[in-house]
Amino acid sequence: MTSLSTKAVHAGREDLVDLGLHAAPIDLSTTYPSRDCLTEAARLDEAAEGTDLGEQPVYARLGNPTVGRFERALAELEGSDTSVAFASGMAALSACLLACVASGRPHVVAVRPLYGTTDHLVASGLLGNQVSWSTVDGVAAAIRPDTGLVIAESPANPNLSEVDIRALAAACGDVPLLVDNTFATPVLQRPVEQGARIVVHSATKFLGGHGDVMGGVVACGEEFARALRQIRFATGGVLHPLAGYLLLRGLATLPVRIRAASRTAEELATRLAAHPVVSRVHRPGIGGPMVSFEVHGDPAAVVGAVRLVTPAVSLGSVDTLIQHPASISHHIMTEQDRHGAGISDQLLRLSVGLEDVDDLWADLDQALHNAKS
Ligand code: MET
Repeated sequence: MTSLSTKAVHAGREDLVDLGLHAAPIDLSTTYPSRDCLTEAARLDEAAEGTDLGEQPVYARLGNPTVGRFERALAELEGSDTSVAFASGMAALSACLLACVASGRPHVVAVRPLYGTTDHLVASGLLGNQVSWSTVDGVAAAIRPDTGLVIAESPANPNLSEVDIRALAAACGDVPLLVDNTFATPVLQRPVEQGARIVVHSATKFLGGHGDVMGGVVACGEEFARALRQIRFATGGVLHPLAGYLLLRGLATLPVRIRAASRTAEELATRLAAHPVVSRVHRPGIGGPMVSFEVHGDPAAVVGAVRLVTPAVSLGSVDTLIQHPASISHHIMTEQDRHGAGISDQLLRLSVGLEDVDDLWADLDQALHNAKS
């Protein structure tokens, strides 16, 4: 399989024909019976060291075969050795941060902007990390002997700014670069190909694609994956098998959804740029379904006035969503940090779905007229 579209449909499903199945089986077992305690003890020792136990994981906190299909498929799409799935994007990021602390390198260098709760988790030191905030140019100088990670998000939540991942990876030297690839998805960008060693997703967004499943995943090399599995085993932030099933199903249509929504987003961005109420439009150079824009007047009035577009935080669904980052996705940050990260109070974030472009525009246009003050 060489093409991404083909991988998206077939990865994680290679054995289904031999099993006589068309859809992936959902294994809801919480425990895996065995009459051989001594073998179980040996397998628990392996799990405690971070080994993936595959089909019979002793207990569901150690692994799940349905989730394993999603993990294999996502790794194939991102071009990584493997991936490790979690209950949410924040659980996935937490495991990465805890892995740094556990390895004795609790310091991270982070490039703003990042998703608001990521920023908060890193800045608060809740998990025992210290942080140095840096520009891309300052990363090499900010790295210390106890630096365990460099963290960036590109395109970034919420203003869609991008970093040169290849240049950033070079500046990191031996320190692993973690890129949050939630907004780009492997359809538009595969950070591992550009030197990133760790790729994090909130799978809740485009990977699931329908607003009905929460999950997170880390695509990485086997060594870091072992550290993540140890942490997942001990802390329990596992992805539910039904979520694993839905995420695998979501991957099959990911390229089609991303390409269709990207075309609509491009057209909406053009129309927004010409609208008298809009002062600035943000679009990633790599394209994609996200458009952010700043308005004259009251951004909250625009959110309150949409009738077709869904007024909700989150992104990546089949329907178009709008939210006000200063009020919701980045509300947890201090105003000073938000402004310092380039996140204007006038900014609105639009996640474009699969509706007709003219229907979406008619709704946005009437809502924008409500923002005039
Ligand atoms: C609870 S706030 C945000 C959820 C999600 N990560 C977003 O950016 O929309």
